[in-house]
Amino acid sequence: MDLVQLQHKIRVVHDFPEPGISFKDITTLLCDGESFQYAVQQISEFGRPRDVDLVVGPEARGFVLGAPTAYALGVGFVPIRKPGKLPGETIRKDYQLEYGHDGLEMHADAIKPGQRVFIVDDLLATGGTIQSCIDLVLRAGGIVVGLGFLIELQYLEGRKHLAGYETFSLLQYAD
Ligand SMILES: O=P(O)(O)OC[C@H]1O[C@H](OP(=O)(O)OP(=O)(O)O)[C@H](O)[C@@H]1O
Ligand SMILES: Nc1ncnc2[nH]cnc12
Repeated sequence: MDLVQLQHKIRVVHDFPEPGISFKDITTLLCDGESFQYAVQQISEFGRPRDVDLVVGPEARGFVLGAPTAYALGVGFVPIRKPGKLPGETIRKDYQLEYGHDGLEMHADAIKPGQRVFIVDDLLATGGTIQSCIDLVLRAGGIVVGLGFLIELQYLEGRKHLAGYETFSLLQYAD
């Protein structure tokens, strides 16, 4: 398995979910065991030397990559969820997407102050989602030691807003 083969597993769907959006569909990669395993291994290898205590991932696609990354690193996983899903006391952040906007919540007690957190998501677009995750982790007292993505949409320049954070993406799209 190499990165060219992996990139071919992504299905690009034009004008979904709105006209003008070039949607990168990861479901076609996820249903191939070798590709899924390779992607998780690569993201985990980025996290491994960073002395990670916890992996945090946003609903829903961040769960699909974040949870196996946590498992591979032998650490816990903390979900960041769309509003109204978590039963305990939560902290909340509102954010803007490439298409639409939303809010995200995390359990207030999920991270202990000083814990080293690796945030994992499937895709970096505008960076709104990951910035919200960073904000929640910092408010909970965590230290963000890395950001890991399967895909980076370079044309949306999300990385520009992530200066100061060690950021890894496995596959990049220039357009
Ligand atoms: O960098 P951004 O512009 O914030 O966009 C990236 C986010 O958008 C997608 O999630 P989405 O909110 O569509 O939710 P889903 O995972 O439930 O499909 C994707 O999984 C990222 O989390
Ligand atoms: N272009 C895109 N493709 C897939 N997921 C996305 N999330 C935000 N923008 C996206």
